[in-house]
Amino acid sequence: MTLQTQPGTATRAADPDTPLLAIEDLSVTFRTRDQTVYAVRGVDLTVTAGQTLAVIGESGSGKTVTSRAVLGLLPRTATVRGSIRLGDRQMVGLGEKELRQCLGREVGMIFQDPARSLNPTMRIGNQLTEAIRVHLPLGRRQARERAVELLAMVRLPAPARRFHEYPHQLSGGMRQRVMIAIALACQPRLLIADEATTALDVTTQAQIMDLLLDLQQRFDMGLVLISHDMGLAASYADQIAVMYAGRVVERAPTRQMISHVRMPYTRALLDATPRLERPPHAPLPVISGRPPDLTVLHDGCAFAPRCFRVQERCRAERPDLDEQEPGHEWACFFPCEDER
Ligand SMILES: Nc1ncnc2c1ncn2[C@@H]1O[C@H](COP(=O)(O)OP(=O)(O)OP(=O)(O)O)[C@@H](O)[C@H]1O
Repeated sequence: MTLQTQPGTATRAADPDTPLLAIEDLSVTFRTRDQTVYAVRGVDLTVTAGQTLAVIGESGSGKTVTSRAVLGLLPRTATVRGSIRLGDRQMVGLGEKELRQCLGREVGMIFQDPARSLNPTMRIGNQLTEAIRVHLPLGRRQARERAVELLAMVRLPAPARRFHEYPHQLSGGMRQRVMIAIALACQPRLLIADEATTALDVTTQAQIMDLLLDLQQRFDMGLVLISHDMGLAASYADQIAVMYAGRVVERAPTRQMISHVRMPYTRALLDATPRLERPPHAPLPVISGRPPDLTVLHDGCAFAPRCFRVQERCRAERPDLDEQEPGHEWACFFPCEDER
């Protein structure tokens, strides 16, 4: 099915040379009563039309804070510095009204837990119709027709009947399809999926990922996959950015990253990725050592206390993220060798 460009969406600039998302030197700190949390530090990320960028890292590495900064969804305790350009628009410092206009229209987002994002007391069709009417000048009937089209587009079985159902009547995978329909209601050029398939079983996860990639290609969207799962990134992303302690520590096109991992942290993440041949109940390897304390600014590399290649220099000096091979950036003084 082809969805026609809706009224109000046709005038958006689609200059192929302008990245859909350009984050430059982004820093986010949270001030709590007695301490400061340095959650994101000096992050640069770019996403172009049709590209899938995976942002990977352990819990607490700053992935979600980065994506929420893009959407202006951080709490008041956050201080955001740097630049976030969504197309031509600077998002840092945008007022609430302008932000609301952007969300959904320029950028859509789906989260891990669709049950919490959907209103349990409202039929899914009505939730979708409302999302459409916030941004598009459509009458109720037209919006309802478009809602059914969208439900069909995300391959929800029997969309006209499901339109009248409540979230609890749908499976987890179906609810995530509804969230994708809501996120895409106004055809945003960028979609951010934050652990969107983590709560789903493996088969449903693959179906939802296939759907996302199919929609991305059809609408030439930029897609940001936020995940702790290297396997997912390796299967679906064009480019991978690995975050640790609030910074990007390695970035490369997917194939290059997987075949020539340089950053020991990325190596450890890859080694901790479940493999198909692993017996079903075998314990997963975990990265040894404690995650970093984000309330302290260290001189050296934040991964040094857990790193299997650490040397004295790593504790004294922080390596910058530099392009050290064509297209491949890493922040490490003693990177992994190919033959490891
Ligand atoms: N409102 C807040 N106040 C204080 N600290 C916060 C707040 N929100 C996030 N943080 C901290 O910022 C850091 C980065 O969190 P973030 O949620 O971005 O990590 P993540 O990589 O997305 O992890 P996860 O996969 O668990 O979501 C964490 O140490 C977190 O505790």
